Amino acid sequence: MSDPGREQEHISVVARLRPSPQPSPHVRAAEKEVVVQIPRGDDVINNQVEEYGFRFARVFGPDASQRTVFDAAAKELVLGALDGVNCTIFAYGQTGSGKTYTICGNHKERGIVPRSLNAIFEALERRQGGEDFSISMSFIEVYKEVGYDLLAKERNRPHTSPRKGFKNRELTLQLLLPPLSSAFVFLIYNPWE
Ligand SMILES: Nc1ncnc2c1ncn2[C@@H]1O[C@H](COP(=O)(O)OP(=O)(O)OP(=O)(O)O)[C@@H](O)[C@H]1O
Repeated sequence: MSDPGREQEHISVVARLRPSPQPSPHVRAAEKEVVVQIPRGDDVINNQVEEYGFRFARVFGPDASQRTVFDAAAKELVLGALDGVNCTIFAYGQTGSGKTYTICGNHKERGIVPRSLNAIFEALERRQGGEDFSISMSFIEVYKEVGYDLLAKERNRPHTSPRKGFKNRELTLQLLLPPLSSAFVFLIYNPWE
């Protein structure tokens, strides 16, 4: 993105608004801000703030495509990982807000994970200069504090085990994560693009 000073930032937060058959008239999206209006009843006296503005590095409206979101919010990070820069991309939002759609997508509208793999392979192909690369991946889902190893045969069986203990008389909960299944990735077939 052409945001001056962005190179200095370590964390970038973007917002994506999901399309809705009945979009709220009280939510307005600008390029870098989501404005939420709280309607006041005529006959009620209160001190409520009428408008809240939430700033983001970028706001993607309901029409933003999967490609636009990936190119603007993820591609640079993913390619940076090839140069040894660790990165994390995660989606946060209420249920049904589009986290899975954005991160995984579906067969037709591929999300960040399949696009990342594609971008990695394309970049490696451009770089090939006698080096050998091997790419492997693991896939864990954390649901209600329990982890599931999605590449394991028994992927419905909890993979993490919570361990309760006490520290300074406070109850602590530790999640133990045994090594995950790992799969080598060697071919991405992409008939949709
Ligand atoms: N940008 C979008 N464009 C089109 N459809 C979308 C978009 N975002 C979400 N959807 C659709 O909305 C529905 C809910 O999205 P999704 O399952 O990704 O939500 P979620 O945040 O992962 O929910 P949960 O927390 O319950 O798992 C799905 O049918 C998904 O295909």
